[in-house]
Amino acid sequence: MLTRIPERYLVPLYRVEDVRRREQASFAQEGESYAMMHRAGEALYRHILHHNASLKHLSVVVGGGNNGGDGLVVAALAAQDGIEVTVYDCSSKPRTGDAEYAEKVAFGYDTIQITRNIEALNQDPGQVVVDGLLGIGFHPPISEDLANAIAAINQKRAQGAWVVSVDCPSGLDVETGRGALLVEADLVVTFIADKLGHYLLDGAVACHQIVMESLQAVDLLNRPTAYFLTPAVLENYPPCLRLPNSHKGTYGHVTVLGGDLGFGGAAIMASEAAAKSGVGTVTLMTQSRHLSASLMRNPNVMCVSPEDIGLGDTLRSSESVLVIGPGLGRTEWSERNWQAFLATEGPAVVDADALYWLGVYGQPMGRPAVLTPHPGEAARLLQCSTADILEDLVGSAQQIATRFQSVVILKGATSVVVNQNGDVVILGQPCPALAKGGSGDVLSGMVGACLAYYHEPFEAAVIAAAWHNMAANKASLVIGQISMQPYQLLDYLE
Ligand SMILES: NC(=O)C1=CN([C@@H]2O[C@H](COP(=O)(O)OP(=O)(O)OC[C@H]3O[C@@H](n4cnc5c(N)ncnc54)[C@H](OP(=O)(O)O)[C@@H]3O)[C@@H](O)[C@H]2O)[C@@H](O)CC1
Ligand SMILES: [K+]
Repeated sequence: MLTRIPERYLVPLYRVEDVRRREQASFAQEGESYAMMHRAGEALYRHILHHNASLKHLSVVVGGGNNGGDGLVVAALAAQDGIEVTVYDCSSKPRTGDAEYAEKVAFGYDTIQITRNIEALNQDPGQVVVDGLLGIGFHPPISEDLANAIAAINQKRAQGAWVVSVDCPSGLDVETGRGALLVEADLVVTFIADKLGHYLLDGAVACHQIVMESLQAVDLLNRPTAYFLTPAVLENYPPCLRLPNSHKGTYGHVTVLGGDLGFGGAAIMASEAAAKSGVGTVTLMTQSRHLSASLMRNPNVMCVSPEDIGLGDTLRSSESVLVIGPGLGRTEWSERNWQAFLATEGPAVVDADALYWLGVYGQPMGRPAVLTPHPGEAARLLQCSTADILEDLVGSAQQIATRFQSVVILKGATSVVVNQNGDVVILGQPCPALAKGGSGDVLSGMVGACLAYYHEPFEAAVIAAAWHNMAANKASLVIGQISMQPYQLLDYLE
């Protein structure tokens, strides 16, 4: 899938149906199901003790399903160790199956306090809360009672409590990553396999740390739906590796085409991003009135206007990368430049308004290419709503990749990178400092640089997007989430 990045840096992610199949296969093999719930509870309890060595009091909030069953196993294990336990029972009907058995065991301890009054969590002396309300059986929308319980857990956390979620933060749709109201978890102990939704949208924000316990489940060797890229891999894969005995030709060439009137900054930032990502030479092709600004800011970037020179003449070799789109606009000038782009060959990065023109013209890329839509641009390409895209980020990115025969970076709090072969990598840690104009322009220049250096579009897209995110997180720690400007992340690329 990725030729350079070792598999150990890729966390396999699965859909709920795969997890359910493994669960059922394990039950069949073991001839019973409670043993697995017990192992889930034991694993959770181990992690709780690991993070809270001097645990005296445990608050366990449970729903009526097996997620609550896991929570009740933890309650019993803690009671066995002499820890004071309060169970907040939020079930709406009698438990059945394994959860019923777990309830029987837990409620057999007369040292465990049981209440149905979730409001009392606020006054609970415990500073460790187990969130066992809802797991993979949750289907939105949430009921009012459980919404209140989630709000109570979050309020307790806001007052300093440490929250561990059983399998997933309650309220999270583990398929989509969405959660209108969900628990914010310091730790998520997830079972059998890592799930997609932990790494997307609201899920990526709510899960501060995730550990997976396989519970000895039968491995059906299903192909993972996606992989999450561990950022540590980037130590070995910078945007480009500087070699002692090298010259500018070693690091390739990027031409950025964009910057219609009023949008000069976008194209300038993209060209600056390519240059600061280590590419050998960079050309900026933009409206003539933006040329002096670029020369003042980045004298290392060659700059020309399309009125003075043909786009093809800016390319230095068949491996020169064209980044088209930042500030390209939707005017006659923009369309002329889009057409000039179509007349060229060679690797390309298609961003911003170039994605608009791609949608208008509608043909597959026909060249090695990376498209970098945000969900709104993705919706336009697929002629659907942004809400449809958010319902299935992975599937949407795959549809775009197939339709336009290219690699796609679907940008978001975490980004989804896919290729035409169905490979999917999710990457990044949410960085609100990036929610500003210019972030995408910087990314497109970085992808251009990585494509010039690494040549393979999927690999280049993954490395560039991951560095963009990691550098932004580093920069925002120093500069601040509010005032950090996207181009400032370029000073944190090594
Ligand atoms: N079996 C085992 O041994 C193992 C199981 N495991 C564990 O089981 C979990 C899956 O358990 P599950 O399938 O019982 O579903 P679960 O997540 O508890 O949710 C069902 C409950 O939620 C409720 N509910 C749903 N939607 C709702 C809504 N919108 N608003 C309000 N309520 C709603 C639903 O209520 P109902 O619809 O029935 O009224 C029901 O009470 C999994 O995540 C893992 O933790 C693992 O440890 C492996 C071993
Ligand atoms: K949960």
